[in-house]
Amino acid sequence: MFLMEVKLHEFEKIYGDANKAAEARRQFLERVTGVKLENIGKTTIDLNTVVGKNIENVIGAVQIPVGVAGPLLIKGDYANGYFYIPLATTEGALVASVNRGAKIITESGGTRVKVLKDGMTRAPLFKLQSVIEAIKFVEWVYQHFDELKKVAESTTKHGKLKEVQPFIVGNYVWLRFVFSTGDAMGMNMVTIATDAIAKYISEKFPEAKLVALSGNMCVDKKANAVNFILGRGKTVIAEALIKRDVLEKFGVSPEDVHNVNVEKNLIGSALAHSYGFNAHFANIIAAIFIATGQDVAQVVESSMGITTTEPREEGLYISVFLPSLEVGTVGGGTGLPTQREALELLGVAGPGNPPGTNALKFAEIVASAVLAGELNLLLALTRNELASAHQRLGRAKGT
Ligand SMILES: CC(C)(COP(=O)([O-])OP(=O)([O-])OC[C@H]1O[C@@H](n2cnc3c(N)ncnc32)[C@H](O)[C@@H]1OP(=O)([O-])[O-])[C@@H](O)C(=O)NCCC(=O)NCCSC(=O)C[C@@](C)(O)CC(=O)[O-]
Ligand SMILES: NC(=O)C1=CN([C@@H]2O[C@H](COP(=O)(O)OP(=O)(O)OC[C@H]3O[C@@H](n4cnc5c(N)ncnc54)[C@H](OP(=O)(O)O)[C@@H]3O)[C@@H](O)[C@H]2O)C=CC1
Repeated sequence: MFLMEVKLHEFEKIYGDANKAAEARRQFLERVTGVKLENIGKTTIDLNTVVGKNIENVIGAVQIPVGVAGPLLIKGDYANGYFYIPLATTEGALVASVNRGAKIITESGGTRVKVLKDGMTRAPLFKLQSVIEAIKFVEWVYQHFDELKKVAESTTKHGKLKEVQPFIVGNYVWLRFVFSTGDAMGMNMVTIATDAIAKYISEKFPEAKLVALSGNMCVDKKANAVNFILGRGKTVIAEALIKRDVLEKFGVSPEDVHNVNVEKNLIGSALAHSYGFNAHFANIIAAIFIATGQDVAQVVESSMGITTTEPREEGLYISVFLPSLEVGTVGGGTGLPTQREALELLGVAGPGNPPGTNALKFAEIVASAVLAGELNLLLALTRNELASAHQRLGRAKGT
């Protein structure tokens, strides 16, 4: 144990500069642990821009290699054209995998993609005396929805309260508030807005006692069924029709790939009771999230989803359904220098015009990239090349 008179989190106050504070923290850690921190301190980030916004007790940054997959032809309502997808990962063969999927989709005419729903949620939990009171409370909430909306929207320019989804268990009530959040992923925005609602409720309906501003029905950062069914963030579907002759170049038919999808992704996932009937949505979601400054913990629910396939005379119909894709192009880590460049590469950095359109375009691109990765892994499994690819591209050499 090392005791200090000055607390590490007070260094910014002492040095008046976050870069100097980080250097002093590194020196302190080097002294007390004997570990040299010569790489963590090397970063393009001016730490003054992240303290008070993205991080506390900052000592530097870690770096993760970024590759690109593409061009990927996307035909969405917002994303239209050829895209190079930035993927930050340390899993060898992943970028190659998405790259081959992008090539096959592009050769087959591209992806079509639609955002079906858009809404970020926060669900505070209230306790009442009985189920009778709980029902009265929910009725009151419906009757006063316009007031609650006004209170919530007084805290934000871009956030709009769209809906409330109540759930009652015994004498407990969860109010799952759904907001549109423009180009922001929106978690901070809707938490602040929901806090204002909770304070208003405590004045106007004091019988409802707030247990927790997040009652775990939101659901943030946990695999769950409610987001799967009701949606959270963007609910997106991307689809493509892969030409039979394009697949045949790889020695497989649409029927072969379809069978693997049904037997692995559907039956295998059913047996495992997975919250995803897919092969590796999380691979692509995590790599894009890291590259573009998304909240990486939200990979949990953002990568839930289903892959469907159907062999047709012309080829293989394939789609991915992502019910809870939580993405933004402003806020969070999206303004960091390298992350912003990655968003610029996709033409979605910062606010859209009109607001919200950049985040929708980004969601379409992410879903299309997931489709590319999913198609390719199914193809690779059909050809039994998973192990050999990872042997060649993803194995530590001589360590
Ligand atoms: C690796 C490949 C694509 C090789 O596949 P290949 O057919 O031997 O490669 P190729 O040299 O014939 O090239 C074909 C195309 O692949 C791409 N490609 C090929 N090599 C590269 C490279 N170095 N860098 C970038 N792109 C590459 C590229 O698009 C190229 O076309 P070209 O541009 O040359 O006209 C293939 O074997 C493959 O996809 N294997 C599967 C790998 C994979 O999908 N890994 C993902 C991670 S798996 C995982 O983490 C999840 C899992 C599996 O556990 C989940 C589960 O349980 O299902
Ligand atoms: N607080 C919490 O409980 C949680 C927070 N987080 C963290 O929250 C952060 C993400 O929250 P988020 O609210 O997205 O981001 P930020 O809190 O970083 O800020 C987004 C803000 O940007 C402003 N803004 C400017 N232009 C636009 C535009 N075109 N569209 C939308 N907003 C715009 C909005 O201001 P205005 O509101 O005035 O319109 C909005 O509140 C991440 O860092 C994440 O890790 C994650 C989980 C939980």
